[in-house]
Amino acid sequence: MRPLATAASMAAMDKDTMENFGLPGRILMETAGRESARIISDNFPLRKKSVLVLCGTGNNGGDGWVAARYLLGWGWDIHVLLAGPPEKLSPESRINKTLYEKAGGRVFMAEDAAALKGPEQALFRADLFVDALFGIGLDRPVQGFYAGLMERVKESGGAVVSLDIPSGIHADTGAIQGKALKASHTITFGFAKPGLLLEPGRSHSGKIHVVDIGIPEVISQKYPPRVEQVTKKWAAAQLPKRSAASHKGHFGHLLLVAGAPATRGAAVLAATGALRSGCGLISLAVPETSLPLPGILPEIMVQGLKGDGKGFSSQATENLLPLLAGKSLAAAGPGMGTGKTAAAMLRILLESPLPLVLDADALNLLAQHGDLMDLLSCKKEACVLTPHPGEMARLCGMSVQAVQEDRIRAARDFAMEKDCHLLLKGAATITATPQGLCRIITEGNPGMATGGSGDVLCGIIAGLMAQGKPADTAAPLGAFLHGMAADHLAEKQGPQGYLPSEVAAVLPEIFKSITTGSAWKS
Ligand SMILES: NC(=O)C1=CN([C@@H]2O[C@H](COP(=O)(O)OP(=O)(O)OC[C@H]3O[C@@H](n4cnc5c(N)ncnc54)[C@H](O)[C@@H]3O)[C@@H](O)[C@H]2O)[C@H](O)CC1
Ligand SMILES: [K+]
Repeated sequence: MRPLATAASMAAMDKDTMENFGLPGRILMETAGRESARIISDNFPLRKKSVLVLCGTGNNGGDGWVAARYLLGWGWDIHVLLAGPPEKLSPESRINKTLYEKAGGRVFMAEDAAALKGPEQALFRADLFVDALFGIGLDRPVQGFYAGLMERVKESGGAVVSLDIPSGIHADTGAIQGKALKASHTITFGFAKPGLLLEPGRSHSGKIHVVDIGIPEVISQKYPPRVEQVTKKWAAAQLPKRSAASHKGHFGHLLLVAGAPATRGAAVLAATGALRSGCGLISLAVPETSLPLPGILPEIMVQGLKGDGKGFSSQATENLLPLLAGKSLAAAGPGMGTGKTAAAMLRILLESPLPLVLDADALNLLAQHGDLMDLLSCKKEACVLTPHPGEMARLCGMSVQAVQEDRIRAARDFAMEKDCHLLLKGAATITATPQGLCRIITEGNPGMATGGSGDVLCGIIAGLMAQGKPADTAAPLGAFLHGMAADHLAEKQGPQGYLPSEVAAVLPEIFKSITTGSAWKS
């Protein structure tokens, strides 16, 4: 896993490093600025082109002054625009502004829009802008003068390199605070921030470079990350292992309850996802009125329970009970329907001793029936819920917009409050444990936004749990494998139009590429 740091934990680590470890802030800033200059120099062969460094009044601006001084010394055509009142300069920024000027650097001051109408206009013809306006200190929406400044940068069409965070992007959520710059590179200090990986922050960050500014392990280990990014290396280490003596009994038996007649394809896709993840045995329980199931693989054992034109009928609950025996876990929801019987069947599963994966209609039933939600909270065995933002909004009684504004908080709060595991789909996928540990999965692409994709993911996660993977591993690992398979198809076939069933079908190749480290990007 790649540890991520929120703005608060980053500021605390900085402070702890300066005050207790004894590494002065000026040295941290000097390192941040010099490393930024080196990365800029390595990535922009513009030596003789013009560069405008935009410095805010805080320490993000301080990094900008240091970077400007090094680039100046290496022969770059540098100007710095101090955006904001000089009297507000932070101490370290003030010192580094002075050093930059002593080194012969050119400074322009601007505190309001009028200042940008004079000769400074020429500055905006720069080929490259270094964005040192705001970092983790952004604490309110960007507006007025700063918004106008950002507009000028956008209109210029010049490339942007952001220091620490693209200015205007919230470090923890990736939300745009009023207005934000869009960078082709972001050079971030100490640790990557969640906001660089979550949309829209992710598409504003460009290539992310994480710079070690000298915060020692003895300090950073005092701030265990509450958010991590799933890496290919971690996924490879988590894949279920198989010995030569393995047999299907070693890889679990999943009971999947799904597939009302009108949505029986969802059951087929979820079962296929589970099978392709390596699950040993799969019993698929659908209403008998959904049979025969189109495209069902022969490896899936299909049970027809009592049903009618709409879905499971009342006797289906009696049919379900004997199916629980001998199963490793149950998954429910894909195309299951949300009628009275479906609710009764979900109750049986919640009251059973089986771990659960709940998706789609099972989530809508939880949102509609408070007593089922209570059973979820009291259930001792692991439960993984896999909502998309709309289902999450219904589960939490929030608007979709509120969920999307802070996806990590929404996922973490629900998981901790309901004592369950939660996977919030979207770009990027978030998983949260009952202890509040969150993971971000950046694999995946917009081509996955099609009916059936979530059914396959539900099956993959259930299949991994059937093989003995604990829920806090199966959810992020399943999302990683699913996203990587979709990325492979987007690369091979095209950005959209590939099928969820094809995503399931390439999983064996993904397992191979992860374990043998083949060329595929992680
Ligand atoms: N702390 C350290 O030792 C290091 C920090 N590094 C860099 O410092 C920034 C964080 O600096 P900070 O001074 O806390 O805040 P910012 O520079 O990010 O913010 C600037 C300043 O702007 C004001 N402000 C916030 N939002 C707005 C707004 N919307 N409009 C106008 N003004 C706004 C706010 O009051 C802030 O004071 C960190 O990101 C790093 O880049 C070094 O990297 C290393 C050590
Ligand atoms: K910035």
